[in-house]
Amino acid sequence: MFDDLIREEDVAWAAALMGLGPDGFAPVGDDVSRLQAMLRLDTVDFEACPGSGKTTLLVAKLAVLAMRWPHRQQGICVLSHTNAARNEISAKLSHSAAGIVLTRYPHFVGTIHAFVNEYLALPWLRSKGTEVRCVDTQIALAKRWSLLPQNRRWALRQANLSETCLIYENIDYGGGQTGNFGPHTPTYRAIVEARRTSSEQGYFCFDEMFLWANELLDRHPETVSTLRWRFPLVFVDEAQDNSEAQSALLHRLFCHGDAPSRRQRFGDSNQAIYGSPSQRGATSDLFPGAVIHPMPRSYRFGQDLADHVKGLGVTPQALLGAGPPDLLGVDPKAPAIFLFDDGSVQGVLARYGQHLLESFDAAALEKGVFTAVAGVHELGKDDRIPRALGHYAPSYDPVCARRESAPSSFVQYLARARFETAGSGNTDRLVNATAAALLAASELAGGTHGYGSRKSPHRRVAYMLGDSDARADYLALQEIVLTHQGNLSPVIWMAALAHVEGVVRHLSGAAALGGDVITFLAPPQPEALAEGGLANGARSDNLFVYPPDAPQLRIRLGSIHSVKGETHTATLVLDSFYHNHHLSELKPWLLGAKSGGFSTNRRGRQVSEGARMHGRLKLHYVAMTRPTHLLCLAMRKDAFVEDELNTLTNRGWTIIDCTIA
Ligand SMILES: Nc1ncnc2c1ncn2[C@@H]1O[C@H](COP(=O)(O)OP(=O)(O)OP(=O)(O)O)[C@@H](O)[C@H]1O
Repeated sequence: MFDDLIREEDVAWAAALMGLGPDGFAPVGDDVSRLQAMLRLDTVDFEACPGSGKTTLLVAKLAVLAMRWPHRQQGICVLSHTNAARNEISAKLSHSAAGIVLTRYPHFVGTIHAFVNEYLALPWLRSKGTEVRCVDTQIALAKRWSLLPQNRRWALRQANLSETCLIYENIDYGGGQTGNFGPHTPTYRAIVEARRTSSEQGYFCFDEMFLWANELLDRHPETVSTLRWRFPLVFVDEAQDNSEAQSALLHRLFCHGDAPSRRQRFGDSNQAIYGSPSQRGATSDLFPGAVIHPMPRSYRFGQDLADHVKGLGVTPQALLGAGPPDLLGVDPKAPAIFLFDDGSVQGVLARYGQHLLESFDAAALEKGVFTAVAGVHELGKDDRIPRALGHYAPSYDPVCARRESAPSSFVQYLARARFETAGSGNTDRLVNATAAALLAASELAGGTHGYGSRKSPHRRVAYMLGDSDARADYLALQEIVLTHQGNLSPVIWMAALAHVEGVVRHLSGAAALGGDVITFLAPPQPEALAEGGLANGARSDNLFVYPPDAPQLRIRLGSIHSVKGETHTATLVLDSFYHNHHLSELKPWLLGAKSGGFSTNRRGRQVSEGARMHGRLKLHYVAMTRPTHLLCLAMRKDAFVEDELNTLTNRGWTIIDCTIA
């Protein structure tokens, strides 16, 4: 059924569609790896270096397949790990008419979580009589915590257990991190009771949906063949990040036993980074598997940048720099290190802004993507400078940047939409953020909207309001949001609030709005013009504008996790602290004294740098391989002695000392 679905004559069309020109996938000399990667449709893993074009390849294949797909009830299943990756694929596909087809029935493009929910867990729970209201770990745990008797909460706090002890690992609500509270103890029984009650009320944590999906497969094994028939071709993006639960379930669904679906996975094991230090990768059906298709060239950056970063790959990769793309008409720049001390840490971003102004012309500054990222973006204690991004930009808001979890207030919904559109004037994000915030407020007020609808939040709200009076409130609210581009001052917010409350009362059916809703609808904080606020260019939407009085560029601030898979013009990687200062620990790699995640000891044996160092290497390998033109680092000046700075200069780094005004 796959013969002739991607033909040689389609390849030039797809390359042009991706903005690569007709030869984008043509052979390079005698290297035909790109062309073959486009044509093959067997089960294979594309494991390749940063910028090798894995996402581009996936989208190009999908565009051709969408055009030629002959089946009406069987579809292509495209799975990604994060919503950010799903959005990137959908946005790229939306450039072609054929691509839009793929985002509809019979195809599926979405996260693994969304797939498991839609096709397995939700229907199964519904068939058992449970209406799922909300799948969100944060919200489910808050519900469960509030269900615990006061004395049990106290006991858990005394035992240093947090709300996460309320996540279960078995369908009898057992398992999980309950510390010393064994099944015979009243506290354990209270934990299980809270888990059960909230689940029966329809509140679930993200990973619990895998348990219910597996229960469906245990009880109805025929589901597997039905889904394989429905999705004969499966693509998995960011495959290196799959957890064991995801990997095992996908293998069981599509690969194990007879008549498997065709599956192509895309990823880079050197870039496997997880949301939290406790998260681990897959232990079965490992990525990459036995059949790997090589793609040795990076089209993101040139050889000079490749040589500076390749040592950080835990498993050394051939990194051939075939970039950068010639979109900006400027040459790549020498990498730079910004040095600072306690007194100058808040001046680093401005110096970076200045360096960008000196390095790029006006057209490149206008078109380019400029970012500053840190491994740790949530400020804990205010010591060990630089602990996190907040030490460089005091008004940085980690919640705004965390794309995977729900914002905790109406104002944060708007701030995140502003951040994601980064001044592009994309009104669609703002409209949907407003609608999503209204739905969240209504949930808190006791409304039930069901879960899993594919409609956009705006369409859902518009449908639910119908011709009611609250519809006028909704339209007035959207007008206020759009007029102010989502940036509402406390005064404007007070004007908008009556409309918000009108809509929320209608959606939820609640006559009065309780404490949770009031907290969610808290007014925005006035922008501090004092030190650390607008005065130094950083704003609550995590954009650093420079120069602050007459902005010529916007620098997007975020965690390294939040920029995975992205391509930037320039990236500044800021040092941060987890057990130690990340970049300071990586100094031997920057100085060229070490390379890769393993070294050879005196007896000739391979010795691992250890799990923590591997995590650090992967995280910063992801960060340092984002830019096309300019890589910058920011580190404490006292991390170096004079000789080391000389070595860096000799290796091609420009040193910029922020301690000198
Ligand atoms: N065949 C190609 N020819 C020229 N440029 C390409 C090609 N494929 C991708 N590119 C360009 O290279 C850059 C990186 O592409 P892409 O994001 O698809 O790489 P990736 O392998 O998914 O990267 P990462 O692993 O870092 O997420 C983009 O700017 C893209 O336009």
